[in-house]
Amino acid sequence: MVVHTKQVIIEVQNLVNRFGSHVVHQELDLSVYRGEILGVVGGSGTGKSVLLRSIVGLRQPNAGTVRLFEHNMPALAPAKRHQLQQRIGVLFQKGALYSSLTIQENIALALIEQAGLSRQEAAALAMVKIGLVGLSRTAANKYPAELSGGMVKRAALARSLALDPDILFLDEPTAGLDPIAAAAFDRLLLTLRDALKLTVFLVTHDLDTLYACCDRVAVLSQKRVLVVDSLPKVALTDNPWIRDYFQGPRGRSAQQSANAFAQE
Ligand SMILES: Nc1ncnc2c1ncn2[C@@H]1O[C@H](COP(=O)(O)OP(=O)(O)OP(=O)(O)O)[C@@H](O)[C@H]1O
Repeated sequence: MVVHTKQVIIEVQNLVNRFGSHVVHQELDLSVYRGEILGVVGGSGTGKSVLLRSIVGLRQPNAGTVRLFEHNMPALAPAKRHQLQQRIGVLFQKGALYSSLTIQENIALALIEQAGLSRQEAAALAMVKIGLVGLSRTAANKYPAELSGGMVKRAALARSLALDPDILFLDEPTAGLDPIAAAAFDRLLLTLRDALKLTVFLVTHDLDTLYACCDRVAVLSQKRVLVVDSLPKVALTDNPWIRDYFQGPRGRSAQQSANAFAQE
């Protein structure tokens, strides 16, 4: 996708996160542009999830600014912060749907709790969201345990889209999916981004997803964003982790699949 105007929608500056003496982020900077899919990668424990949690307001950073829609979130009064948080959707690694509710009820609950809709309105709108992510009416009436992993991810995605967010945060959305379901999820993400004009902050280890979906990729290393650029440029960065990640066997195979996909 061509990003015509580079309007910054998320701006992280001088971010510091630590747990006791363990420093996770040290003066980390990152800008995300409206309309892009930004992939966030890095070795295990480099702080990708902590960064996501700091941006969405689930963690108060030790220092630094996190500007969302041009507002410094940590400094806002709770009511205003809550209002802006309504404009973001988050899909966590574990999906976190209520097991005792059907898919439709799960999504309707989000609409009742967060948007104050009546049960009837919420149920109807939930069906719209369920259709948006490609799930059937039959799936809507099932419980999470009755669905495949890929369908559960779609249901969780529908819930994160319940309030029509401007920005979608995804933490490892294709983890645990078989390659076919993962590729279908990638295609759905691209379709939704274009249809709903979403900005997507995507934490992933999945190289196929990076090649299929991301406009830019940010690599976390050494407590900061080491590089953020288009994937071909990032892959050429002279850094041992980046070299091993992108030019190792899995990286090469993902690149070949992406090339084949592009030629279809
Ligand atoms: N609540 C917490 N208390 C203490 N340490 C934490 C806490 N949350 C995260 N950490 C530590 O912060 C570091 C970064 O964690 P984070 O989950 O962000 O890593 P990650 O890059 O997402 O890793 P992975 O790819 O394995 O999911 C880790 O060393 C983790 O142990």
